[in-house]
Amino acid sequence: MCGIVGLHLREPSLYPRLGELLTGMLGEMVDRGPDSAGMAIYGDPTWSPAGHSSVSVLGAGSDAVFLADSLTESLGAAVTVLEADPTTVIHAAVPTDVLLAAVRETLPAAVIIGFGEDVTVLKGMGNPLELARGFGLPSASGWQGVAHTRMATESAVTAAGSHPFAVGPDQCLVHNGSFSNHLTMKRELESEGVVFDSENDTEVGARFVAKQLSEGVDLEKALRLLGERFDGFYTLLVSTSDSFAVVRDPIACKPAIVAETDQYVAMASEYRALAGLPGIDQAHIFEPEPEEVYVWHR
Ligand SMILES: NC(=O)CC[C@H](N)C(=O)O
Repeated sequence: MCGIVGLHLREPSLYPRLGELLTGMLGEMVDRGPDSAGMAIYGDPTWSPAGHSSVSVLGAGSDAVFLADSLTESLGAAVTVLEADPTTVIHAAVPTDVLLAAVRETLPAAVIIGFGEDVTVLKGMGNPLELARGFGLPSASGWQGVAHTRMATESAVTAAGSHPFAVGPDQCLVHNGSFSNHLTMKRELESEGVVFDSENDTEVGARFVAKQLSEGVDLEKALRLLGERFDGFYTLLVSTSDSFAVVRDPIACKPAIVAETDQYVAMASEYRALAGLPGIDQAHIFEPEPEEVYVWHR
């Protein structure tokens, strides 16, 4: 199991409803992964203020005011810290790599679960809908969002093991399935210098895609290369600062459904997560074909 939902909005008048719509979609997928969940929101003015970079961490382990003060001092720029237990979100008007380096130095034991200029990633344990409400997802706005409910197959049920795996700037990958050769792929990536945070198979896929993108490969090609190198089962939803992509393995036994209108592209593991979206009766609805890479751009 595992439940995936994602919403890529084309119509700006829907941006204020992103969180409300995504929460409704996520609520339908709770039974596919009731113990932990995560979400990524693109363009929310509180979570990702314009002109700021954002870094999300688990295990910050220090008081928000103290953390903001120490980071402000080490960066020489004002830092804001938002607590969304167990996730901590850190903002500053500096380039993302500068903020990331300062967070790594100040919080060496924390796990970085997302970073970028436009995305905020929130993960935790417990009932996905309660988590989403606790994070304030229903009132989030923005142009794109992804959420995932996890039924673990490859690593322990922990906040860090939940999806999304957001390991490149403004990137986010969620997965339903399991990669059967993930240890081989992990060893190969490690030999090329890639560093991992978890034992999770999905992280290996996310690190592979992030590496391709960092080397200038486009998202469609990166997902084709993933299909050539990774064995096992997968429906993947991958988002970036300007794209939203879906791909399934050659057997495509993990469910996926897409609804497309002039106003949005929505994807979910099952139709019931899409049924409450505005204009769904007029949407073009289809099941993604095996091995075909679908990419929509902003
Ligand atoms: N049930 C699933 O789809 C699990 C996804 C992934 N293999 C994980 O364990 O996180």
